[in-house]
Parts: sequence; C-alpha cells; structure tokens
Amino acid sequence: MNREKIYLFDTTLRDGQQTPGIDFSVEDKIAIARLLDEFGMDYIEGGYPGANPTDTTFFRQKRTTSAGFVAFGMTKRAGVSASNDPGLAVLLQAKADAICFVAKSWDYHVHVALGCSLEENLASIRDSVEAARAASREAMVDCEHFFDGYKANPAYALDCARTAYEAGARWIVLCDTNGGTQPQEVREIVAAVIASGVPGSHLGIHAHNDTGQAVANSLAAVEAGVRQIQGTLNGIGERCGNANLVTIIPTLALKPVYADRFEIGIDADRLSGLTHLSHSFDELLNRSPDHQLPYVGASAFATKAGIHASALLKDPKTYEHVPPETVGNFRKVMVSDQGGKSNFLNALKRRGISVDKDDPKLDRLIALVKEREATGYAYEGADASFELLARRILGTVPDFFSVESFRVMVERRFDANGNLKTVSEAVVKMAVDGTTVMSVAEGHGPVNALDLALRKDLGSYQAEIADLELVDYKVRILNGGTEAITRVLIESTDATGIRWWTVGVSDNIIDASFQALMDSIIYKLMKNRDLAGRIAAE
Ligand SMILES: CC(=O)SCCNC(=O)CCNC(=O)[C@H](O)C(C)(C)COP(=O)(O)OP(=O)(O)OC[C@H]1O[C@@H](n2cnc3c(N)ncnc32)[C@H](O)[C@@H]1OP(=O)(O)O
Ligand SMILES: CC(=O)C(=O)O
Repeated sequence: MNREKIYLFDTTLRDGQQTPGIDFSVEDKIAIARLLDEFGMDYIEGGYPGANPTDTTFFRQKRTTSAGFVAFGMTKRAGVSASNDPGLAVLLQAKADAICFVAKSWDYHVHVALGCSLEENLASIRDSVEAARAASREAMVDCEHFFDGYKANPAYALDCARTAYEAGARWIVLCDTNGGTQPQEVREIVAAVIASGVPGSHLGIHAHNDTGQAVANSLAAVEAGVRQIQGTLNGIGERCGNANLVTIIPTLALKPVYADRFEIGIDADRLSGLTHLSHSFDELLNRSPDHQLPYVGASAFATKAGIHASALLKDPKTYEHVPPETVGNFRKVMVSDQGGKSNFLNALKRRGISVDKDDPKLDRLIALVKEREATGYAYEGADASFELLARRILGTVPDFFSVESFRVMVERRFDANGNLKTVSEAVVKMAVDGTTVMSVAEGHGPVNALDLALRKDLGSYQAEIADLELVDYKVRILNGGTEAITRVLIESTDATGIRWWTVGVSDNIIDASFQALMDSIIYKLMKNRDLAGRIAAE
C-alpha cells in the first residue's frame, strides 16, 4: 500500500530559542543542526536572520546537507513595498533553501498588533511569498494564531491561508500560537481549511503545549489531513514548549494507526538513535534528561511493581507498548519495596549473581531491602549498595578492612591574619591488613575530610583506589527539621569510566555520608577483583 509522507519540520533552533533560559551560541546551533540533519529531519529552521548577530552569522552559510535549511522572519511591513523592506531583504540574503514567514491570521491581531487594514495584511502575505519565490526560495507561511483567528473570524483566517497558497507557498502552517486549542477543534478547523481550497498536502501544524496537548493536537491535525508537523527536540519552546518531535516521531513510525498510512524520512536504524539524540541535546543544554519523557526517558521502560516485573520477565509485551530497543532505550526492572522475587532475580542476574528462586537467602535479601527502604534507604537509585547488600547476604564480599570508629571536627576560627576560617578534620580508626591505623585528614568540609581520611591509609588496597573519584553527592532530608532522617547518595567513578551509586541513611548527615563512602570504596575493591577474575579467565 502506498503511504503518504509526513514531513518533519524542526524548529528547535528558532522557537526552541524562545524558551526561557535557553540561549544558543553559533557553535551550539551548528552542533544541533548537524544532529538533526544526520537524524533525518526534512526541514531545520535555523533562526531569524537579521534579528540578532548569532542568527545572522548562522545564516551566512548553509548548515545542512540533506534537510531543507529554513530562515524564519515576518512578512513585509504594511506601507512599504517588498523590495524596500529591510527585514525581508535580510531574509532573502540568508543562505537558506526556504523562508518561513510568520503572518498574522487573526483579524484582532492585524488591528491591534500590526495597526494596518485586513487587506494590507493579505497584501503583505502575498508579496512576501512572491518575493521569496522570485529569489528561488521555497516559501512557507506560519499563520500565527490561526485557530483563535478562525474562531473569531473564520472567513478572514481562511483568506490568509488561501492568499499564501495562491501566491505559491509550498506550506501553509496553521499555528496554535497561544496553545489553548483542543484536539477536536483542531480536527474541525483543519477540515474547514481543506474544504476552503487549500489541500492537506500543503498544510502544516505548529502546536504549543499550554494545555499539555501539543503532541495530541499535531496528531489530530495529521488525522484531519495536514502533512507537515513542526516541533522541537524534547519539546522545548516558548512558554510550555512546542510539540515534542521526540514523542511524535516514534508514534508515527511505530503505531500502526499511523505507520500503516504514513511514512517519515526516518528509518528503523535512525529511530534506534532517538534516545541518544534526545540525551545528547540535553547534554548540550547542560541539563538532566527528563526521566519520564515518553519513549526516551530513563523510566520509560522501567518497572518497579513486582506483579508487572513477574509478567514482563515472562514476555516483555505484557507491560511494554513498544520494544525499548526500537528507540534505543532499554528495559529496567528495579529493586525496591514495590518489588517481588522476579525484580530481584532479574537485578541479580544482570549483575552476574545467580541464586535459586527458592533459596531462603533470596527471601532474606528481599525482606532486608523492604525493611531498609521503610527506614529511608532507596536502592533503585543506588545500584552498588544494592549489589553489596546482596553479595553480603550471599556471603561473597571479602573483609577488606573495617572501621572501628571515626570522629569529625568542624572548627570556625580566626586565622593569624584575622580572617574567619572553617576547618574540618576527620580521624578514622581502621583495621587494615591485621594492623590498626589512625588516619587523619583535613578537608573542604566534614564529608570531604572523612573521605580523605578513609582513603588515606588503606595499606595493600591503597594503590587500588587511587583512581576512585566521587562525582556527585546528593542529600535528601526525609522528614523535616534538624533532627530529621537524612539520605545521602554518592556517585563514584574510576579510570574505567564506569559509574556507581551508593546510599547511606542516618539521623546524622556525616554518618549517612560515611555509609555511602564506605560502600563506594568496598564496591570499587570488589569490582577490581571481578575485573581481574574476568581477565584471568579470558
Ligand atoms: C509566534 C512567534 O513565535 S513569532 C516569533 C517572533 N520571533 C521574535 O520576535 C524573535 C526575534 N525578534 C526580534 O529580534 C525583534 O522583534 C525584531 C528584530 C524581529 C523586530 O524588532 P523591532 O523592529 O524592534 O520591533 P518589535 O520587536 O518592537 O516589534 C515587532 C514589530 O513587527 C511587527 N510585526 C509583527 N509581526 C509581523 C508580521 N507578521 N508581519 C509584519 N510585521 C509584523 C509589529 O507590528 C511590530 O511593529 P512596530 O514596531 O511598528 O510596532
Ligand atoms: C510561528 C510561531 O512560532 C507560532 O505561531 O507559535
């Protein structure tokens, strides 16, 4: 069966740049354009040449190889001819394949924001499209506030769309600029536009997420006949964002209701790079990925509930709407107080630990995890502490060293120059290699001092932990006040690049940190032995 093409138009670099807190440099734009181009977008809107030096520089050369490179800007102003409009001149000079004009299509906006007549606005649309075509650019028109405009004055909104189409625009994009339109309204209004003479093959949708329905509105528009979808990576964009292409793309590709009728320019191989694309983009923005993002989030295929895990391990289809690997994500069965034997057996197997389902030690481990979680531990975020706990119950963790006691002192005092200073010192009494050692260290704060003291004098293990590095430290107060229970999570890494999380819980933040630090060091020593064992076996 012949499938119709849905064109994907990415506006991460234009509407995405209107996101509060996001500000791309030229280098950022080049890197993001490359990611999008390689992924297979049909159009990449790079920004608004002439609006600021970054965008003007970005459009000094074409930045895409296969995607259409699109410059955005407003239609010519009323009262000047197209050839005398400086803004339009900059758009025509931009090294772009296409120009996407933003045009008013709500009569109220024409009167209030532009202050010109309805006819003058139609003339601006027509003349701008014709100028772009005369300059051999593909022309598109973003009909701003189209749905609100249609509700206020349907005849005028339709006139704007038809004027753009008749002037030769390849795409007339219906914009839900304020983001309040509902899917049913989108369906009805798109149908009215098509009935007025603008074919669906020339229509696009640009939806904002102000009622959380930008993706639903985009899909409703496709069902009603539009064939271009505008959106952004991870749904960034003005206010609550734009339609999230990272959600729309797999939906179009994997859901039979769309995949049977439509094709997109992204094949299965590229689709399997979607999670990577989404996370690489977050990395560029220097922000943590949203764990609950559909398809690509770390929790998108994670299962905590025991009943779910049990069925999932018999057949993943029982609790997964699509296979995670189709989008480059992976299944995660977690251990927590919500889990049963299946969660634990799976988690242990992943760590190379085999234990029989009927082994009483497994019951002991499950009971201990549930008991500890009730007191504040959280093992789903502390993989290394879970593994240590499991191995301890199964009796496979060597006694590397033991800590008999520790003391941490924080002193605030004036130094010799009269400057106020805070000094932290830790003393740890340990039994290592059959001898008792007192290790003393000063640090930047009590936890750092404790960490340094713990790692300073580990006898025969000292060299082994030289590359151990703490990369993140998170504190969570579990119930208010200074007497509250505190949970500390520590992320560690070493020269192998592997990262692991450990947890400590106590009514004393230093003691909670100590537990997490100890687990981190012991996990590292155990990991070294596992690695050495594997190398010896090869
Ligand atoms: C719905 C959207 O997301 S549209 C995205 C718009 N993007 C941006 O605005 C980001 C970049 N914008 C800018 O840097 C600036 O607004 C510029 C450079 C484009 C223009 O700056 P200025 O000339 O100082 O104008 P200013 O921003 O104050 O106002 C916009 C002007 O454009 C006019 N205008 C707005 N839309 C259109 C349009 N579709 N066609 C013609 N003129 C328009 C307005 O009437 C206003 O004119 P006025 O100055 O005579 O009142
Ligand atoms: C054009 C655009 O970004 C909007 O109408 O939302």
